[in-house]
This record gives sequence, C-alpha cells and structure tokens, in this order.
Amino acid sequence: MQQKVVVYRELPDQVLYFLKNKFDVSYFPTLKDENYRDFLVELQTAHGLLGASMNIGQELLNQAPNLKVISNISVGYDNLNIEELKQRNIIATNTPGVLDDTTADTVFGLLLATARRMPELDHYVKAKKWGGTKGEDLFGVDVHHKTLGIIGMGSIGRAVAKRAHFGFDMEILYHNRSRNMEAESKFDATYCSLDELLKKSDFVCLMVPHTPQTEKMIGEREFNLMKDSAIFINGSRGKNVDEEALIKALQKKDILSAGLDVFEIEPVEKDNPLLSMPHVVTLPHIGSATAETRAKMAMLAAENMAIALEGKTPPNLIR
Ligand SMILES: NC(=O)c1ccc[n+]([C@@H]2O[C@H](COP(=O)([O-])OP(=O)(O)OC[C@H]3O[C@@H](n4cnc5c(N)ncnc54)[C@H](O)[C@@H]3O)[C@@H](O)[C@H]2O)c1
Ligand SMILES: O=C(O)[C@H](O)CO
Repeated sequence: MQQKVVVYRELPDQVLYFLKNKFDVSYFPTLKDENYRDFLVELQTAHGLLGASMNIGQELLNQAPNLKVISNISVGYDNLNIEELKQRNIIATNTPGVLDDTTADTVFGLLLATARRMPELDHYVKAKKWGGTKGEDLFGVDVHHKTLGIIGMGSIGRAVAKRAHFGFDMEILYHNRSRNMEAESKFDATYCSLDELLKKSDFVCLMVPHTPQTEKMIGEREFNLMKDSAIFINGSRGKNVDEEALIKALQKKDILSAGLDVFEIEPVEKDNPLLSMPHVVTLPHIGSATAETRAKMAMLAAENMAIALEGKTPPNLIR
C-alpha cells in the first residue's frame, strides 16, 4: 500500500509531481478555516507531513497517529517540538544551505535600505515632495568601512559576513556559541562577547535560531549597550527580540533605527507601533522568498521526505 503524505504549502509543479510519483498525496496549497477540517481528516491516515511554519504541537500530533516524518520547508524549526516528536518516534527534517545566499541578500538589502533610508525616500519622491535642494534631514549613514556585529555566525551569518567584507570593506565582529574559523579566516571576523559586540558595532545583525536560549536575547539591557547611532537588523526570528524593548529603544533614540524581516507576532499586528515609525524598515518575513530558492527548498523538503519514508536517514535530519 502506498504511503500517504499531506502537504500544507503550495508547491512548484515539479515538486508535486515528484511526490505524487511516490506517494498518495493530499494537497492543501493553503490552509484556511474552510479546509482545516478536511486537513485533519487526511492527517489521521498520513505517514508524512510536509509544509512550513505551522506550529505542530500535541493537539495536532494526536490527530496523526500514523505520522512518521515531518518535513519542514524552512531551515528554522522552532515550529516543532523535537523532544515531543522523538517520544512519538516521528523524525523531522529541514532545508539548510540552499537559502543562505538569498536570505543574506535580503538581510544585507535591509541593512542598506535602513541605513540609506530608501523606503522613506521612495515615499518622498512618489509623494512629489522632491523640489529643490535635498537637506540633511534626508541624509542616511554610510555602510562601507563601518563595523558590523553578527550574532549567530552560522551559514546565513557567514553569507552576510561575505557580503560585508568583500563588498563593503566592513569590519566584522561576531558572537556565536563557538568560534567559527571559516568566518575568521575568510572574512577577517573577530570573535567577541555579546556585550563587546553590542558596544562596538555600528550595525547589529541577529542571525541565531529561535530556541529557549535565544528567546528575547536582545532586550532593554542589550539596546542600552548599543551605540545611539546603531542600526539593528533582525533576519532571524521575531521572538529572539523583546519587541517592547525595541520599540522603547527606538522611541527614546537609544538606537538610530531598525530593519526587520521578522516580528514577535506574524503576520505583524496592524497596531504595532513599529509600523508607524518611518525610519524603521519592515519586510513580511521574506528572507528566502525568491521563486528559485523557494523551489529548491521545496524540492529538498520533498527529497528528505522520500528518503525518510523509505526508512533511510534523510540528509537534513534534525537531531
Ligand atoms: N528571515 C528569514 O526568512 C529566514 C530565512 C532563513 C533562516 N532564518 C532564521 O535564521 C536562523 C539561522 O539560520 P542558519 O541557516 O544560519 O542556521 P545555522 O544553524 O547555520 O546558524 C545559527 C548559528 O547561531 C548560533 N547560535 C545558536 N544559539 C546561539 C546562542 N544562544 N548564542 C549565540 N549563538 C547561537 C549557532 O552556533 C550557529 O552558528 C534560522 O534558524 C531561522 O530562524 C530566517
Ligand atoms: O527558517 C526559514 O527557512 C525561513 O524563516 C523561512 O520560513
């Protein structure tokens, strides 16, 4: 009998074709209130679940008694409780590597856009305010030759460092769980304590996973340590930051501005004060979202699923 895979994300045709060749596929390109019941019914007989970012807790797992594999189309897996999955003999996989450059492009783009106030200036031009001379009130700050502090020198952190070092002559400081020799030798990055990084950096870029240890790791104390001229960039997870403290730091001008791809609550709440700060640049958690990279992530997730359901160890097993 064919094994069943439930998919809860829209997939490129070739990925769907690949899965359908091997499995009985129940496909939910989007999950809404209207089809959630059907999704739960399909889950009852599913061996695999493939998608991205849905929080998969006990309640959902109780609806999936035959589940053996969860394949995330993302590198982050804070939507899963790995210990709980282990107890249930369910294995999980993610999609590292294939999104590094695309995500680093977004993060660096966010850094540039925030430093040079590009969204604000775009509004200024389109609002037909561009008359005569442009005064200092429209100026941004330089990125090149400044100091970039990267917290989390993993795959994406290194791709950000590469851009900063080779493209912008930046000095790179980093803080990580352990020293990263590749970053030190290739990008001249200097390892330092979190506090030292916060005090010395012109740009602070957060690239750690969301775990119990990183939850709200950047809060009031950390914003106070940053320079008044610092620009904070978060390309990781919103929950790694105390968002209330970030809002206060921006309001009190303890830091200059922020570029954010991620928020504590997503989609971001409509009354979030960050949305009414013109100098704060916001993106809708879109770091890896190009058609090419999302297709690669989806195919890698499908391959992980296929290998795992064959009873073999998938390349991106989360341990
Ligand atoms: N914005 C987006 O669309 C987007 C895209 C991809 C990834 N992400 C996020 O970025 C994260 C990092 O991705 P990656 O592929 O570089 O992962 P990675 O595992 O290669 O790197 C993470 C790094 O963080 C370090 N780290 C972990 N906990 C730490 C701590 N408490 N203190 C200091 N350093 C710590 C690790 O040592 C590692 O070097 C993902 O987990 C995900 O949450 C966001
Ligand atoms: O973790 C990831 O891969 C990104 O945040 C996309 O969800």
